[in-house]
Amino acid sequence: MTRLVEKFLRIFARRGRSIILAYDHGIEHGPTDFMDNPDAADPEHIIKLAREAGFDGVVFQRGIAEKYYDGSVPLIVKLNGKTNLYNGEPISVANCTVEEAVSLGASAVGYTIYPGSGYEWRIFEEFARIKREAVKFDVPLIVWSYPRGGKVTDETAPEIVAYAARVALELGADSMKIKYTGDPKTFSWAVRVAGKVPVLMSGGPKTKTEEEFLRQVEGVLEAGAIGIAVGRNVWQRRDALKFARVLSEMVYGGKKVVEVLGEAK
Ligand SMILES: O=P(O)(O)OC[C@H]1O[C@](O)(COP(=O)(O)O)[C@@H](O)[C@@H]1O
Repeated sequence: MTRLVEKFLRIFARRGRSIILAYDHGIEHGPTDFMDNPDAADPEHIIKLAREAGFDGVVFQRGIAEKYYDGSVPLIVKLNGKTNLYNGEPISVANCTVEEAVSLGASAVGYTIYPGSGYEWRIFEEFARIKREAVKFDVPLIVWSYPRGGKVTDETAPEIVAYAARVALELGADSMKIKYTGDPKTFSWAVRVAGKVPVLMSGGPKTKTEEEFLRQVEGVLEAGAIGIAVGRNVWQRRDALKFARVLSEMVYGGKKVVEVLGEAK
């Protein structure tokens, strides 16, 4: 049954590709993530950015959603989150139910799993409960699949990213977000083992140059990903809207890096 995959695609990939603006960093990394571009500390700035860039959605924690969400861009409520002040084997427990997310206006929900963590058993148990709730409320469930802890030494190693993709498929993701392996060939294996579940690349820390990130995006699209779920590489840039529009040209318009960079000059 791929009904919820199709629902995800209808809402978050209506042009056949997807750009989702991730903004759950306040809990995951803390306000230091906003210091390169302090405007990014304001959720209203983020919604305006996503709307004006024509992106497919935004990712908010429940508190941001309930205080700021205005319905102008499709919403994904991230159901769990942890801080980086936490020491120990990774675990990120839910702070919001699917029902509450729907009441906040969510068209999909997100949940991070850390395959490999010493708490993997607890994470997978909670995930299963959320999966059942998502099916009951007919809400697509997007899995942030980030192997971490335990035996994981390199989160972007091709075999780890492919494992992340396969775990998301087998646990019941309707879409997934995984880290980039660094090249289209190895990333295409992760896309292949993801099967029927659409793959989004997780943006990662802001790259030194815009071109570096654009080449990553070009690579994941070549590898068969449906798009990107990106935060820092957009809203940490001073000219965030200009860069967001370049990203849209590539992801929705099918342009290559050499074309969009040539036009930007
Ligand atoms: O746990 P990590 O690797 O720090 O990444 C967590 C962050 O990365 C994301 O998955 C993607 O955001 P970025 O594009 O900024 O990397 C966010 O949703 C999340 O806050």
